[in-house]
Amino acid sequence: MEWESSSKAMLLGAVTCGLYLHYALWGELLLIQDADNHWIDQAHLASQLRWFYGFSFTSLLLIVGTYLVRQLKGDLVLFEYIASLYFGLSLCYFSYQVGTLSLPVGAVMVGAPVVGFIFFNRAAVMLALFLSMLVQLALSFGAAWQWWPYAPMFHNTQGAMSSASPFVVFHMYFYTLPHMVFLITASYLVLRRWRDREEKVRLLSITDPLTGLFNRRSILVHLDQEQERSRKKGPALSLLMVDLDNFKSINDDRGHEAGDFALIAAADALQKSLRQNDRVGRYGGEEFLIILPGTDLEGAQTIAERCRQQLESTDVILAKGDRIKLTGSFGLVCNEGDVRMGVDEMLRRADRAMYRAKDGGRNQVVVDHMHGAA
Ligand SMILES: Nc1nc2c(ncn2[C@@H]2O[C@H](COP(=O)(O)OP(=O)(O)OP(=O)(O)O)[C@@H](O)[C@H]2O)c(=O)[nH]1
Repeated sequence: MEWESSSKAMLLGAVTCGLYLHYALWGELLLIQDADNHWIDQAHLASQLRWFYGFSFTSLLLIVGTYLVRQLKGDLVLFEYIASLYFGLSLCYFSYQVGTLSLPVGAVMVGAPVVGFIFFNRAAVMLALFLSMLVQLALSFGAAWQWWPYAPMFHNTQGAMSSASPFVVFHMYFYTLPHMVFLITASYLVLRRWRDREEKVRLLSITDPLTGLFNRRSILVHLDQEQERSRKKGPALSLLMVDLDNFKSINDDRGHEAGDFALIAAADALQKSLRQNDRVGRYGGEEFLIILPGTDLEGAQTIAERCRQQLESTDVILAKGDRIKLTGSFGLVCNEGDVRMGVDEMLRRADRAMYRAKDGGRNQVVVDHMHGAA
């Protein structure tokens, strides 16, 4: 996440504050509504409420302090250390109150480090986790050896835990709820962002940035795949190599920007003339490669002619109404019937046919002579 350390620390401070307010509200309600509750130690709960409010208040101080120090010293990774340690250690207090081996403690011990490692400085999370675990172990074993009570918030803890009383079950889920909401929401948002980003990176890696067509690498990958499919008497496969005519003069006369504009227009024109399963990519500067899967020579000639005409009829209109006329030379090769070439051979022949189109006066489609046509 690209947030500043201070912003992350303030977010964690707000989460800790919200948690302790949630617990304080729970305590207040219990004290008001259920004066004779035999599961909870009412006097103990009343005495602990000030701690719940105290932790909420300290969390607010942490937020304000982080904000003020940021104004003076700028962003510091130290903020993340302080916020993570505060979060981990302050929750140890609550875990002691409700039982270190309870459901909410388990949820925090597993969920918080996972989300923490995604959002926060890893060393800060590691340190907070390590120290909190030590405290948790000490609290658990201390209670086991009866140095201090286990879950002092509850009366008759043994009975409550062993019979899973509705009171305890309800309250364990009540404590766990805010953690689950936060941890699951945070994981969901982060994972969704990762997936979006991954998709963007994937698209960038296969797309030519200027024209938005497949780039050279990805159009060649498609060609490999289609050639593999068409091998061994599979469906026919046609390949078109297109080179824009006299492109250098566009750059020389109107400038490189106009040239770029013309390339985009040419890419659009070619794409417009193709079918859904056809693929067009930018092979080089002003050179394009068109893959026509499942297309025999006759069909490919029709499509090539359509592309040529579409290109010819494309007017690139520049600022001030200046116009550029586009044409292209097309080399066509087809794998069909007994003719089954490898990718390199197809590319070589398409390129040669394209040069013959140039030599023949440009703005035309030439079929590789293996097919007996010129
Ligand atoms: N504006 C712009 N020009 C490019 C780009 N890539 C290649 N070019 C230009 O395309 C031109 C290609 O010129 P040549 O290979 O000499 O061919 P041509 O002028 O098209 O002539 P023929 O191919 O023989 O019809 C060069 O001037 C390159 O600089 C690009 O991304 N943007």
